[in-house]
Amino acid sequence: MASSALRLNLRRITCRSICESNKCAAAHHLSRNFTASAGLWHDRQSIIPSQNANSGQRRAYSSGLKGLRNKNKKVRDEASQESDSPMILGQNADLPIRARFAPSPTGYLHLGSLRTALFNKLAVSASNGGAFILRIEDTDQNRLVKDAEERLMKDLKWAGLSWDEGPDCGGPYGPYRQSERLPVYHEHVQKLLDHDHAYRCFCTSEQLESQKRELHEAGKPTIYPGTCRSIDAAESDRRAKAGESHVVRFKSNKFGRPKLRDAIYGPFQKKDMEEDFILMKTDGFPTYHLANVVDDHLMKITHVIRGEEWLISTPKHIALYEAFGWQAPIFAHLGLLVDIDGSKLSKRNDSVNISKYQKEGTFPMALLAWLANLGSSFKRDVQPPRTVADVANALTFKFTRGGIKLNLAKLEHFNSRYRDAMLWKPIPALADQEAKLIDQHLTQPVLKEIEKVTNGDIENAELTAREWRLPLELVPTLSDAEKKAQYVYKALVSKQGGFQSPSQLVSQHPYLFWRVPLNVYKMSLTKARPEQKVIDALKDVIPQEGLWNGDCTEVMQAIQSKVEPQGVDQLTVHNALRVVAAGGQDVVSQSSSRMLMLLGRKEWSYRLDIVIRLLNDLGEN
Ligand SMILES: Nc1ncnc2c1ncn2[C@@H]1O[C@H](COP(=O)(O)OP(=O)(O)OP(=O)(O)O)[C@@H](O)[C@H]1O
Repeated sequence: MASSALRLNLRRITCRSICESNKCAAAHHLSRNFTASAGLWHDRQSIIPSQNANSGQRRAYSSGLKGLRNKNKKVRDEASQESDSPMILGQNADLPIRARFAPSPTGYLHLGSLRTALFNKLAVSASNGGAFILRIEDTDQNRLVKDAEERLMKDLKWAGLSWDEGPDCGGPYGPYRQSERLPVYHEHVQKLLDHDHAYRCFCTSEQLESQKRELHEAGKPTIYPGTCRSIDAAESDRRAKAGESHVVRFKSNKFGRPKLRDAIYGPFQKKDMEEDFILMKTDGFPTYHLANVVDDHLMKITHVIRGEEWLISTPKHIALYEAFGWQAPIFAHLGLLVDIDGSKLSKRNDSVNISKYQKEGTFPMALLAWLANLGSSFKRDVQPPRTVADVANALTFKFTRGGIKLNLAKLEHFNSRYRDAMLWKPIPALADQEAKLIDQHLTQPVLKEIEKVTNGDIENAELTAREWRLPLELVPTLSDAEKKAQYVYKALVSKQGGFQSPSQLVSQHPYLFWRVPLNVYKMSLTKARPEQKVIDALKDVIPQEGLWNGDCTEVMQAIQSKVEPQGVDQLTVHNALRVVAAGGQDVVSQSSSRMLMLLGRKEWSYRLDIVIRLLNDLGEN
């Protein structure tokens, strides 16, 4: 039932576009029926008449609107009796969805806002065509942060969320920056004034304060009491023309207590009447409520997917849609990401800025998969997603309501799964973009770690204690940067994941990047001697160049075929090889054949010579 509801809504959208191009009368008829069956009644002909409309047209409009309101009320009452099961987004979406991410440039992108952007993108991705729109809501001029818009776009691109329409690339319904749309809002506010759905309020802040105080003292709700609601229209025009400072307020009482059916939260209605909220501020900028509704309608947004903090304001928006005679889009309010203490993640909290994850080398796709999974879930047995479309296919689109706490351990899980999936792929199959990601997020950070340790720039207690900083480093002896990068990439593949971060890889597996210091060998050999039969077998296979090809399975087979008949088991073979290559049996597990392949014949020969010499010394003492 849920998905059929969504299908109906989607059909409604298509019919709307047919109607708007006025292609056929039948389309109008269809539009009315589908709309009626899917949600609120909406009559396409009840568009607010222009200012030049004659009185007959105005009367027809007013009575049409009244009828529409009555019908809507009936449908809403019915809706509230339906079960509370939320509609499902993103499934059976056989028609285009137009969804928007609408941040305010009052700070940088954070995990919460990125997640909301992602769900908009996913809803579009899971639908057939459609568009993901970026709209900058910069109407709060006092809180603007200078480089926020630029950073928002950069961060969204870094995360892999590209948009089809936006302030930088334009689109059919631009401009996409609200500060550039002021004439549009003024025109729409004028329409509301003309139709007595709004009025100018000339109350000063001092008056508002004292009104509030009086209401409070009288034990009444402290909402705006509607002081200016009854100012005569001509008088209001005169005062505005004379330059008297004012705001424009909405006549909320004309629209009762609007109900809505949210795609995630189900039926919703506020207990109290809305106050006459502000549409236009004294500085001539619109409030969020007005700008949002006007833009969503004009930009043909089909699904408004945003944070749950806006659910409480949505009845205001429904009333505005009604006042304009417009069909409301589908609303889906997402549970908010919250901090450990339950407070909403917001721009003011630096620790959740996207730049933190960029710096830490988190893979964007892993971050997206993690965010999508917070408060929703993936279908069973899905592969680590490699694209936004993969995330959309993997997601159930069933959402938890309420605040969602960050689970950072899970991010590490997604990051390592994604990284491992990329490393398991053979090099030729790596798409360009992934190869770049590996280079940027793994190879280069590992090289940087190596450099820091080599230069003594970081105090790495473990490496220093084990004296891994000898002059015989393996990687720095490789001549050029490209060779170094290739070697590190091979080291990463040889580990096939199995590490949490570049610095952890370097500190826990130093033998991949440096030759083993003598004292490390000595300590290990004194504790436990490697099996001599394995050392002899290794000595035999080193000159056989032909075996050291490909994945070195032939080297392993040759060693095993020599020692197994002498009763040496596989574990003993591996332990002995680990001592030679890594300086100890206790190195964090590492496959011997991968170490053979990575270090190569010459390096094994070098390390084996040292071990044999030290073993001889030990034997003599
Ligand atoms: N913690 C959060 N979890 C989920 N969505 C969020 C969160 N914070 C913001 N959003 C959503 O992200 C979108 C853009 O929000 P916006 O740019 O206004 O950021 P903000 O963090 O809410 O700002 P503020 O600094 O005012 O708290 C909105 O749809 C908003 O609902």
